[in-house]
Amino acid sequence: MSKVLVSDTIDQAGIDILSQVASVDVKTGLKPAELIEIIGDYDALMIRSGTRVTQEIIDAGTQLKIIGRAGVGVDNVDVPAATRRGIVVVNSPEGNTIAAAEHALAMMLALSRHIPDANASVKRGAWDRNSFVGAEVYKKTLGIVGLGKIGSHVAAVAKAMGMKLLAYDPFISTERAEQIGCQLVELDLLFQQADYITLHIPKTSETTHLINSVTLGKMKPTARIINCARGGIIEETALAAAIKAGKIGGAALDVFETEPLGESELRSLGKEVILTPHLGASTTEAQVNVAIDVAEQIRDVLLGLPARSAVNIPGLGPDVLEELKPYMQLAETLGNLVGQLAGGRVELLNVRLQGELATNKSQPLVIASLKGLLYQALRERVNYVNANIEAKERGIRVIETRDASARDYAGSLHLEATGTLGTHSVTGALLGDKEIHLTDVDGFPINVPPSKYMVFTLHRDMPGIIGKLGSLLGSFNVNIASMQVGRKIVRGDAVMALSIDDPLPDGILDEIVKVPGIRDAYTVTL
Ligand SMILES: NC(=O)c1ccc[n+]([C@@H]2O[C@H](COP(=O)([O-])OP(=O)(O)OC[C@H]3O[C@@H](n4cnc5c(N)ncnc54)[C@H](O)[C@@H]3O)[C@@H](O)[C@H]2O)c1
Ligand SMILES: O=C(O)[C@H](O)COP(=O)(O)O
Repeated sequence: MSKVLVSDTIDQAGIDILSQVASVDVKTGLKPAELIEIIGDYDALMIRSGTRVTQEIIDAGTQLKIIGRAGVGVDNVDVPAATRRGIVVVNSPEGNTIAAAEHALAMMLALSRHIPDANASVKRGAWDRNSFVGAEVYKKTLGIVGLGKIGSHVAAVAKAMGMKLLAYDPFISTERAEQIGCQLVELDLLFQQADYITLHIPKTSETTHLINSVTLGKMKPTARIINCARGGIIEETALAAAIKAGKIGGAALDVFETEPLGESELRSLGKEVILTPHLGASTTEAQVNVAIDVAEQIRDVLLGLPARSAVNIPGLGPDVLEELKPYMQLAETLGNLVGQLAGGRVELLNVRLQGELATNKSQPLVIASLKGLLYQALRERVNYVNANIEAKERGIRVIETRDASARDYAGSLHLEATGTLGTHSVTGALLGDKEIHLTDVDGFPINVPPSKYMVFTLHRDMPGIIGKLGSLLGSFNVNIASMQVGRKIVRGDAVMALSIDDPLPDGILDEIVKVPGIRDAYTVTL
């Protein structure tokens, strides 16, 4: 039975799902060295933002197949290191969107009306109504940096509260921004005009310290900043200095450069600063959502199925996956087959997506083809995650072409592999009840479902050759399950595809090519 380690607090709903397929250990608060010591026993690791999954931990996780982040941000996971090791990293892109957006809005209102400090003063026994006069958000300008899932929900609610909305997001179109009621502007203009600035961007090399002494200097002296996105987007010492000097009005922060927040000047500031301990996703609803979302993906991957929200498998989103699922196995099978026919070291794989597969959405089929191609060399070590990297490291060039006009089948896939021993090609499609069929081998039309053990011959189409091959295999006790010949012209060249019940014993291929008329023979195991 598979083993899953849960190293941060997650909702029981997730544990219940994992328990259907694995034995689950919940061990929170582990030190890095403790995690390194035990991770080698586990097939999957489930985390939130509390566990830092470093390269060292990934290297120690020799059995790891998947790291599941019950939340959005995977900046606490060394994703490139996981990718190199073929470990799938999944997250829950939407499970806590509403929770995080509502936290940002709550922070904005709490900051405007001094709610935390007013609350604390009443609880201390005071009744001070003069120190906590606030500001309304109605008709004020909110600058939203990052108009993705959370930023968009913040915009919708803020608009309903009567705020004017400016947004900066270089990856969003003006039309999309306008649909959400935002005016898309340059960052400097947003900084200059906003009364409130809320950050909803990932932490990247470009966004690190986006809010610094220079950008803070561009803001209104009354501006208030809310960061419920990621620590490190704001340079905290510069922020504290700007608030102290009255250069900006205040800040509400849920995330910090170092978490848990240690010694910090921010702690000593008054009602103009609100700090929460990374609570953006901490609602009952969001925790159930993310736990279920990620646990289901871990369960699926442990059962050998693809994950719907893998961050390190390009193009494999849930909708795309659903559509392509039946073709993924076709692509893998064809990749595996053409790699074995080509033999030797493959240098070039040409993948032609045909018919209804000739769209950009089908890109994962190229990865699946590569996975199949590399299977003979890497076995279980190759997967959708590392197939591209492994191919690059082996100097395999991949050419991807599309031919929407190929209409023999609704969608078909043609692979051609060129290697040190020559070039071979195979085509396949899904027929009937989505059954995989080989429809062409080396340019010869056939129609056979692939089987585990197969023999292919290239021969002259002439009387008696099938009988001779049958007798030869019979004399070695090889049982033929099915046989089909593909030819372009009568008595020209032809291809024979035989399904056999067991692997072809060693040395028989040499005997097969001695049969007069047979030029080449190949055996494959799929
Ligand atoms: N505090 C919490 O507990 C909590 C909870 C959930 C999410 N988050 C964080 O909130 C952030 C936003 O999450 P989301 O789900 O909305 O992500 P998202 O991917 O839907 O949106 C992010 C947006 O940022 C934009 N963007 C990227 N780089 C940018 C740049 N340099 N300048 C401006 N815009 C840029 C993208 O185009 C995208 O539209 C993430 O950092 C996430 O980790 C925090
Ligand atoms: O990226 C996220 O999903 C949030 O930062 C939530 O983090 P958490 O799961 O540790 O609350």
